[in-house]
Amino acid sequence: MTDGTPTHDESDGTDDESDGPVDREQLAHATRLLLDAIGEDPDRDGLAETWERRVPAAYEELTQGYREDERPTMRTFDADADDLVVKTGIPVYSLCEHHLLPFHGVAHVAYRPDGEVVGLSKLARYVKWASRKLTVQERLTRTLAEGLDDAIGPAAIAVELSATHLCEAMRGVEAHTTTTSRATVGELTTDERERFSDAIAAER
Ligand SMILES: Nc1nc2c(ncn2[C@@H]2O[C@H](COP(=O)(O)OP(=O)(O)OP(=O)(O)O)[C@@H](O)[C@H]2O)c(=O)[nH]1
Ligand SMILES: [Zn+2]
Repeated sequence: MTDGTPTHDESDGTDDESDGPVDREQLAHATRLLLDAIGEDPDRDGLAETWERRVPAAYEELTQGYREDERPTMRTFDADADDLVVKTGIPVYSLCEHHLLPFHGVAHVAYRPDGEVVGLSKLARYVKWASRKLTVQERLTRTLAEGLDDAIGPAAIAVELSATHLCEAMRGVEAHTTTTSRATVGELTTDERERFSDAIAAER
């Protein structure tokens, strides 16, 4: 067990990565304290495995995005392509850094290749991995655009994310709404932006 020092530093508001594994023992200890604090009995039958095993394992999975060694391999290959590639409806599950509650929805990606394209499944794999951390939607959208730009090396790329935040839906204002954010690296043409928006509209 460590002294409680965070294994990653997000003080500058960026999504810096940390390769360190999660501390399962500390996660179990923290979950036990949480259960105790809300008036539960961590030692009752139904909760023993919850703090000992299930919650630490779940948090390990849900925070994979901090760990570079879990980053999917982004295989690209030459396709002599320069026409816009649009992928819509990629599932997104992330955790809001304010309340540690999920926000979830869909990501859409459009990129103009610079000759090379990426394997289709890799876009969804990358979004899944990069979303698994504590963040806010706008920063995640930018992280996805910049990370995919690095991985694919396209002429231009845009990412749009539409999500529902459980911190808004199941507590606080109790409003089940959708928030949409977009981030671009390079510049899509007006025609490409229209094609991207049309593809997103067709997906809905
Ligand atoms: N822009 C943005 N805001 C977010 C995101 N996730 C949560 N928030 C908001 O972060 C804000 C935090 O506000 P605070 O006043 O510090 O926290 P709070 O008292 O729990 O606020 P309420 O949720 O309004 O009860 C809230 O307005 C949340 O809706 C996100 O991804 N992007
Ligand atoms: Zn929140």
